[in-house]
Order: sequence, then structure tokens, then C-alpha cells
Amino acid sequence: MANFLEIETITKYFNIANGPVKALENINFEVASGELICLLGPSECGKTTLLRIIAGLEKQESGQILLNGQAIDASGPERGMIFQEPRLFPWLTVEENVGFGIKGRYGKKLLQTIGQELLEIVGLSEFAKAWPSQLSGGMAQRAAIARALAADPLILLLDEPFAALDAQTRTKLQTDFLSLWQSTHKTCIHVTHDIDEALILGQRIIVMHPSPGRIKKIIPNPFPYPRCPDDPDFITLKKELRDSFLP
Ligand SMILES: Nc1ncnc2c1ncn2[C@@H]1O[C@H](COP(=O)(O)OP(=O)(O)OP(=O)(O)O)[C@@H](O)[C@H]1O
Repeated sequence: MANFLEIETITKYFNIANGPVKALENINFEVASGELICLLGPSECGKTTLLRIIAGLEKQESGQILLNGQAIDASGPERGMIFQEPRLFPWLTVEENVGFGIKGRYGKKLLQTIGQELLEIVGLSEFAKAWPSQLSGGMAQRAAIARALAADPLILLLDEPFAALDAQTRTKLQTDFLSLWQSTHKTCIHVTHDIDEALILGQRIIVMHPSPGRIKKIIPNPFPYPRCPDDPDFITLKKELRDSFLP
């Protein structure tokens, strides 16, 4: 199980007008195949930067990412990214958006079948021919999840995908995302700044701190699913997470 994905001594600087800013310092952790990890931390602690480095969209100054023992330093179809905003192409239908990334690989008919299957999984079958402008925020994010799944990645990298949604929609998408994770066995790294979301979703919670972005604590979350953050069993863990947020 261990050593599927290894994040080894990652350090990252950004050059800004006042000089270099250390966005990440000595980040180390491993992810098992099929694991659901939450990266939790306040603004500017480097969560997005770390996710982008794992996705191959950003280069680190030092350290490496290993997938099944092989160093990776560019993006690849085995890693699918889901952003806070759905980023659907407005000129394509929902179904066309879902199939966009795999268009060259399959014929039109098969592409349509794959699109229909994925839209069914995310509960959007009836909106295959709709335009992105006709979807609610939650529906658009479901379509974005289906699009990320289209390439059948081993790893889903989710950058606060539910943060812009209202509370009720967020709860529903969290539940549906858990079902999806349990049925697909994808390895997921889910970024959030919301303690309750990390408690509901993560098998392990990696707490990060800013200035420079670093790992403060890695907390196992062994409670069975489905979880409710107000469950009395959660109180100790929730307190530990709250305390770990403190400087
Ligand atoms: N392209 C960039 N150019 C310069 N500095 C950057 C860039 N991207 C990120 N940073 C800096 O790196 C640090 C980490 O930012 P990052 O966006 O990764 O944090 P975050 O935890 O995802 O924050 P948030 O929750 O607000 O999105 C911050 O100080 C940020 O200003």
C-alpha cells in the first residue's frame, strides 16, 4: 500500500518585487494507493502551490515527487486536477466539456458513451446537452469532476472544489464525492481550509502552516464513513485540529 505517491523534501520559492518568497519548505509525506488525504490550512500556507507541483503545473526548487517509485516533473493523464471554479468551456455542451480532454483518443460514439456514463455517475445525465451557463454552481462542479474522471486518472487533485458553493450544496457534493471515491478507489488529495470538511472527508489530514508553507502535523482520521462533524466522537479530533491551526 505505501509508497504509491511520495512527496520528498519539496521546497518552492516565488520571485516577487521584494525578492524571493518561500512558499513551501521541506514538505514530506507519502500517500497510499486509494487513500483520501485532506491538505488543510489557512490562506497562503501553500496548499495550492503544493497541489500544482504534484500536478506538474508548477516546478519546485528542490525535492521530488515519486509516483510508483518514478520521479515525475510534468503533468500527465494519471493525475487529474479539479479547481475551485469549474472552468468549463462555455461554447461546449456539458457532454462535450466532459469528453474534451480525451477527444483524440476515441471515436465520436464511444466518446458520447463515456460522457453519458460519467454524467450518470455525477448525477447530471439529464444535462448532457445543456450549456455550462444553464448549470448551477454545484452542477457545474459535478461536470468538472466528470471531466477530470474522463481520462481515468489514478490520482484526483482537488483544489477547494466546494469552497465557492452554498452550505447545502457543499454538504451534498461532499457526500456524493465520498461515494464516488469509495466506488472508484481513486487516490485523492483534497485541499480545503475548512476543518469540518477535512473531518468529513479525510482518512488523514495534513495540517499546513504559512510563512513559509510547511507541514505542522499529520493527523489520522480513522472514523468510519459517513461522518458528522458534530458527532461526540469527533470532539477530541476537532479540538486537536483547531489547536494545530494556532501559530
Ligand atoms: N504565482 C505566484 N507568484 C508569487 N507568489 C505566489 C504565487 N503563487 C503563490 N504565491 C505565494 O505563495 C504562498 C502560498 O500560496 P498558495 O496560493 O499556494 O497558498 P494557499 O494555502 O493555497 O492559499 P489560499 O487558501 O488563499 O488559496 C503565498 O505567500 C502566495 O502569495
